[in-house]
Amino acid sequence: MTRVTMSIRPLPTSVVHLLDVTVRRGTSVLLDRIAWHVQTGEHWIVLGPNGAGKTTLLQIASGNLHPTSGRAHVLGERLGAVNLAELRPRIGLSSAALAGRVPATERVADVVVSAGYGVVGRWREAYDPVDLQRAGELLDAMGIRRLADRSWGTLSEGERKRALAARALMTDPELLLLDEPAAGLDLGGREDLLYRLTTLARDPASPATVLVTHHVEEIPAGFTHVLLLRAGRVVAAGPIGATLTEEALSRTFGLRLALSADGGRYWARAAGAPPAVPAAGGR
Ligand SMILES: Nc1ncnc2c1ncn2[C@@H]1O[C@H](COP(=O)(O)OP(=O)(O)OP(=O)(O)O)[C@@H](O)[C@H]1O
Repeated sequence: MTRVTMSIRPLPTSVVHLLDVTVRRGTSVLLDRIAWHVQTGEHWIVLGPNGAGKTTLLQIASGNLHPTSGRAHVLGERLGAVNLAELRPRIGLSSAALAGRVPATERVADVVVSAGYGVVGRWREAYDPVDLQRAGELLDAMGIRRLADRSWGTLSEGERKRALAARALMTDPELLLLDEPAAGLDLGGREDLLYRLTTLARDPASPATVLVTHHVEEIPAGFTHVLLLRAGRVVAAGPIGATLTEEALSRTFGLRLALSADGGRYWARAAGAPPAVPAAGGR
């Protein structure tokens, strides 16, 4: 008898490929049978309310977390069967957790350049000139070259976000992961960052990107796909124009929402009275 087996080898264009991925902690199910495929050239938004599982999903995509069950391939390598030290330089990551690990006294240029050596915090007395030049160019691309010699502790929230985005690009990654890059920015800072991310997304040489956010207003124009997540489950996933609908967004956030779109940017507001908020101290 001939046995037909399905190949599990991902395509060469496959960047993140999750099959039936579940993450459990005790009795909690953080991610529930997720199927997701990110390919070269795609720029994804992961959107959902607080506690939906967005950061957990990004941790899987960065190789920092293994699924409890299911299969996860990142950059063609199966998590659990690959040396993470080899995988990590191929992935650029910007997150609040990383920001919290940077010493306050660290020079901004060193925050960026040290990504090339896979460390946070000064590691070498002197970095290679070619690496320092690249760090300077990336700070320039993020509009903060003038801050290269400042210490991390003196930067504003918005300046830190831009420095971390520059750091994430330092290794010329094949996969760029941005966890809430615009959180905490003022309107000008947000718009400036989104403009730079749009410029990046429109560059044909840019890496496949996954950007996590709670707000449709923080979706940069030029992003191609969206995954909507609620309570650890995928509500909808696919090309952004067809997938990010009022109906899907309302299901994701659990309230009736009106959605507007213009030139690749989005705005949302409650369509009618939002659900009643329990009084403080009430049950
Ligand atoms: N070790 C754990 N044990 C139990 N529950 C956990 C554990 N870690 C995370 N969770 C829960 O898993 C859920 C998903 O967390 P996650 O941080 O991935 O959500 P998120 O969508 O990124 O949320 P936010 O938008 O608030 O940052 C949350 O309800 C969280 O409380």
